[in-house]
Amino acid sequence: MVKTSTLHRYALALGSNRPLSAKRTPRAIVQEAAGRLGEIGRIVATGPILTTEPIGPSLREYANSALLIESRLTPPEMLRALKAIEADLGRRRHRRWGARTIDIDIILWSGGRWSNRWLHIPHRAFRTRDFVLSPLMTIAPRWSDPLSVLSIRHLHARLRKAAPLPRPRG
Ligand SMILES: Nc1ncnc2c1ncn2[C@@H]1O[C@H](COP(=O)(O)OP(=O)(O)OP(=O)(O)O)[C@@H](O)[C@H]1O
Ligand SMILES: Nc1nc2c(c(=O)[nH]1)N=C(CO)CN2
Repeated sequence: MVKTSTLHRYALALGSNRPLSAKRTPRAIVQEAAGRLGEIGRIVATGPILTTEPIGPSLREYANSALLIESRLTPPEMLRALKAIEADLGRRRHRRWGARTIDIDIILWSGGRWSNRWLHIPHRAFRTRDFVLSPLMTIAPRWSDPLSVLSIRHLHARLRKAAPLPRPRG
């Protein structure tokens, strides 16, 4: 059981590659999403918004960022709140990994692990995603992944070593 009264800390990853209008670019949408997240908790740190090459079938560049948030929401409550923000910002269900208005994932949680049918913390794929590790690296380099027991700094360096990637642009 996770008590609702507990103050939780989450590392969240944000990504967008579908503009909503000329003004609401992926970068602006990531900023908008961060503003909305400020309504469900206290933003403790905000990573840079980086322009990244798409991984997967989409051809459009992404704006990616990460932030740390403190909130009394439990992990399932947080997931629900994130889905509501995604829906508000116009995310529609498209094909998997297709262009998306906004995707907000829970990467790490101060409570360590969480696993059920709908939610896995740590996020199952984050260790191999430079677009998650790069912005997270600037705000939480020492946060340790409870499964591999490696820090974000270590995971980031390991990934860069294994597969030198085009560096995300700030
Ligand atoms: N840590 C997590 N953060 C967010 N969603 C998660 C997490 N673990 C499991 N999920 C589940 O994954 C489902 C699909 O999420 P989403 O549509 O963002 O996937 P995707 O972006 O296509 O792929 P990926 O999760 O690999 O980024 C969500 O509805 C949610 O139930
Ligand atoms: N660069 C980049 N590529 C992606 C991203 C993303 O956020 N950034 N998200 C995906 C599905 O979640 C698939 N591919």
